[in-house]
Amino acid sequence: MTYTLVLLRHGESEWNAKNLFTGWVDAKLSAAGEDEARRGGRLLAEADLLPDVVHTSLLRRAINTAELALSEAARSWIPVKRSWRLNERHYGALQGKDKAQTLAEFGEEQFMTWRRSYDTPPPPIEPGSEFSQDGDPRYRALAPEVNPSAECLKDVLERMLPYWYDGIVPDLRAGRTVLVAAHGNSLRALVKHLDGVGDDAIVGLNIPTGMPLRYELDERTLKPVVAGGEYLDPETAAKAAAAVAAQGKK
Ligand SMILES: O=C(O)[C@@H](CO)OP(=O)(O)O
Repeated sequence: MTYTLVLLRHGESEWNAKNLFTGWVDAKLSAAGEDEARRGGRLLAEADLLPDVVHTSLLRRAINTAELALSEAARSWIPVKRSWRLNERHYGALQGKDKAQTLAEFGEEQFMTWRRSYDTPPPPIEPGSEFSQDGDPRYRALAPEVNPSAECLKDVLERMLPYWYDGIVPDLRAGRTVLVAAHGNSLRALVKHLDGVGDDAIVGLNIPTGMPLRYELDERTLKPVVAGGEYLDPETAAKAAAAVAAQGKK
């Protein structure tokens, strides 16, 4: 027997469209992103891959993607659980900055270190600055030592895993088909964990917006039966992942 897990990165956000570093900023879906979310839901319905429960971050691009996709698959009624632990990576002082300008200003090596290195975080965000989460009521309950000011992927993995073990795995163990609607980097962290991707190899892995990625997990080991999972629309997903990799370079 296997457990079924579906990962869905939110559709394109208004800040993705503007090529801005986003992180914990609560950018809305763009009109194209809403369409991507609906298309994701149609793919789920066509594959008869109907979630029994959905987990999202606290950011509206993931929340709204889940709502649009589930509505399209006639599953709006399923239980929903949310956690800050599924949030996008906190991009520190880069939040709100243009990716192309940042690349031009700091050069490719520094830019890629900040975007994709496993263990080097970007510079921390200034407390109380325009794009900081200070004062945001959704994070009021967080202890200061877990409320980030910048994160590398390693930090994301460490804060995401407790939710994987305590929030998501129990739903899988109960035999539920689980949808996780989250973000490029929080899902990269989860994929790294599931597939055992090495610290160097994860640099080259990009997750496209709005494309459902299905994993069947072995019931004993909770490891994927097919490494890397399976995109429901693999051709479009591969093109879209290449476009994410190239961001900033246009
Ligand atoms: O800006 C961000 O928060 C992320 C996801 O959109 O970007 P990147 O792919 O550059 O990590």
